[in-house]
Amino acid sequence: MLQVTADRPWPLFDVARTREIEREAAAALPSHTLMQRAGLATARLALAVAPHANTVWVACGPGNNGGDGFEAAAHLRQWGKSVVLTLAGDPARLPPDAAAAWRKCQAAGLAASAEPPATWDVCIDALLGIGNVRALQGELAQLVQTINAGPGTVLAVDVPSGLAADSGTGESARATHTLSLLTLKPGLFTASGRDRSGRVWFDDLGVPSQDERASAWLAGPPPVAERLHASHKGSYGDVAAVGGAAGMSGAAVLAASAALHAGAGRVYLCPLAPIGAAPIAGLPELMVRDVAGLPLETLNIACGCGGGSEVRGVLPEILRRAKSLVLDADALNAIAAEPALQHGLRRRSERGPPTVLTPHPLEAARLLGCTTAEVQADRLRSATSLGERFGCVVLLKGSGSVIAAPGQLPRINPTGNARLATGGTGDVLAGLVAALLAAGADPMSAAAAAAYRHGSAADHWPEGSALTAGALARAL
Ligand SMILES: NC(=O)C1=CN([C@@H]2O[C@H](COP(=O)(O)OP(=O)(O)OC[C@H]3O[C@@H](n4cnc5c(N)ncnc54)[C@H](OP(=O)(O)O)[C@@H]3O)[C@@H](O)[C@H]2O)[C@@H](O)CC1
Ligand SMILES: Nc1ncnc2c1ncn2[C@@H]1O[C@H](COP(=O)(O)OP(=O)(O)O)[C@@H](O)[C@H]1O
Ligand SMILES: [K+]
Repeated sequence: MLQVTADRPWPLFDVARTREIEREAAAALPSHTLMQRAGLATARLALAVAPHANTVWVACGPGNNGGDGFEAAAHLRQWGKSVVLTLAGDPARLPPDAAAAWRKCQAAGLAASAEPPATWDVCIDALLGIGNVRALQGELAQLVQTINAGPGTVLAVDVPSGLAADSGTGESARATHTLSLLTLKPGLFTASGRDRSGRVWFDDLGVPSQDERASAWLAGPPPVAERLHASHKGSYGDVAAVGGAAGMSGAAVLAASAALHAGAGRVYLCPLAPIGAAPIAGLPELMVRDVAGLPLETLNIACGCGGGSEVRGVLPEILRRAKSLVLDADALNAIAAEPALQHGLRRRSERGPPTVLTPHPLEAARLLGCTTAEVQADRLRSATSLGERFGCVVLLKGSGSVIAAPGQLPRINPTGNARLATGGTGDVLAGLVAALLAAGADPMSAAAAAAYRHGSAADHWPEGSALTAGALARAL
């Protein structure tokens, strides 16, 4: 069993792939073996995360997730814990593996209690796993509420009950720990998944991982970019931050500052309205230029940060000529609103120069012509669709940012936290992606590395010190 940490990449498997792997593994093993291993792993983890627990409530559901709970309950009881087991469902209708585990509990003298205990030290949430197919209702919904209102540690078996394993959506149990079995599920790491899963653990149940069948990846740290001793500023490329319409100059300055601090060779700031000295005080390295006069073919451009409606005017040339391009905020809104710009973006993608879109969910919804809720209902699918629609890399921001591109498996970024939910951090991300493109990274790697570094800076932010976008840019 391993704790899932951000220091390496992890393959993720959606429900369809997990079911295939489960079927194949079960066929090659004696009956009930996988569930026995799942129950033992669950009981061991319960003991490890709450060694002094006395009362353990094992809340079992009507399917095989409940079966894992029965197996775990039998072990914990044998190890001297006071176990209260509840079953939401009809014992006569349990699937075969769970029915076998149920009989084992009964043989050990462990009967189902009609009610949860009055109080408990640990709850093992074995109500629903990957078989969760609809919104929780009735008894299961009530039990999830009881779990969430209760004290102490909650260990979710496979996924927090109610959470959709593929998308991380749905009202669900709120676990302090989740033990993902056989495969790691993408929904644990995006949308509501991070909040609902707590610390995530993985047990392969003795079935070797089949990385080539992954449906997505949880990204690991980017390789450390080595700077050759005999390099010069031209080796790290030129970035231009284009944006900053009247009243929004700060956004473009943040992108430029991020590019500068991330190591770009030279950084131009191209405001779309006159800019005073104040916004760039403390950044003497920046060169302030009108975008119209710059050799766009040599520039890695972060475009749109605070661009207002003015950005529309410069976009056609930028789409046509920029060496590499990050499209953010108002550039994305302009493209969403104007078919000619959409055509320009597709034409650019067909020609092949690197392009990365960095929408937050509302911007993604505008580009896809749907609602934010629809984007969030399946973030992996939404990012992939957007990448396919425009033929480029998409970094869909938010908890568990998703990086997708046509023909590639999507990646979920494991770093970052809600301290990033403050104005301007998206502009910093756009500038960082542009700096990595300028240094020569391919667009998928640049987007994934930028999301990782941006989130990691927030994860290592000193307690008690304010995380502002300006400070984040300087910390890159
Ligand atoms: N078999 C094996 O080898 C292994 C299996 N493993 C374990 O099995 C788990 C998958 O088991 P599973 O397929 O039985 O699905 P599970 O999550 O228990 O739910 C199905 C039941 O819930 C019901 N139901 C669904 N949604 C509902 C809702 N919203 N509200 C109410 N009811 C709802 C659904 O009812 P139905 O839709 O059929 O009416 C059905 O009765 C997996 O996550 C892992 O923990 C591991 O041990 C590895 C080895
Ligand atoms: N809860 C969170 N967990 C991880 N990252 C987050 C969270 N909230 C916000 N972020 C990150 O902060 C940044 C916010 O970007 P954006 O929404 O464009 O804001 P702005 O336009 O103010 O710059 C994105 O990189 C997003 O992924
Ligand atoms: K569960």
